[in-house]
Amino acid sequence: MHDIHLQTGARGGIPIREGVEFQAFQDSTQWAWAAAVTLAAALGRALEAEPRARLLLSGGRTPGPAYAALARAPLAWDRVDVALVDERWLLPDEPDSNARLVRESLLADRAAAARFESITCAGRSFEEAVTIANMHAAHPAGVVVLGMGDDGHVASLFPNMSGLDSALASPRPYVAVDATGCPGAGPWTRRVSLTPAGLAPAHTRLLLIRGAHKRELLDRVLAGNDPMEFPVRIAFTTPGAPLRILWCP
Ligand SMILES: O=C(O)[C@H](O)[C@@H](O)[C@H](O)[C@H](O)COP(=O)(O)O
Repeated sequence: MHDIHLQTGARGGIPIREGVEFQAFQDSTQWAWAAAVTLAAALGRALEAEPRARLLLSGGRTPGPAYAALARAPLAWDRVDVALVDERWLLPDEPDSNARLVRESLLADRAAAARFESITCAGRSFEEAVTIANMHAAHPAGVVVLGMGDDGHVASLFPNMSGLDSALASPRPYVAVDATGCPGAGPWTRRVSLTPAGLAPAHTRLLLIRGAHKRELLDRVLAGNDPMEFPVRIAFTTPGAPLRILWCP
């Protein structure tokens, strides 16, 4: 594997709707490296402008290889704060927690020097976890990595979730959600999620998706604007930075 050179731009995306650029890769290796180069370049620019850069990461099965590639980037990682787009109500070392995914895939190699803010921690109540996520978000994230569930969810905002409308309209960057009855949430119904208000300040928005099903779903998602139908639409309906989507089979 090669080091990431920040000067190497992973350009070549095509505009797919206003404010949205799409790029397809042949395989997951190319896809992961393109994601890593994009993120490293965005963090590098942020670190030139500010003393600290803030990176928000999604969990799930998709982004691990991209985080592992990013971990090798020659950045001033000791000036990077890494936090989560969302978290399931699990302790950070539990296998299905997003904290564990980030720790195992990103916080190794050079990126081990980054500061990681877990949403959950032993002894912290659910309410405290939401409050702490919002306190950390007082320093808004510049770089945000989003995923898309097979049902069009993003972060922990699920279609048909009770309270989705108020989460979408919340002025707070993070909210508590109860995804009971949402199949896409699996067994983890109690969660903390980023909101559109938390996404809005980012200067870099990246959506990482894989597989034929998500490619087809993406066409349906991009054909409309209502995040109540597909919450992932907040990635491009929330005013602010353009969205870059990287896909591979
Ligand atoms: O905790 C979570 O569930 C994630 O942060 C979530 O929002 C994820 O991005 C999507 O569910 C996509 O997940 P997959 O990559 O597993 O399809």
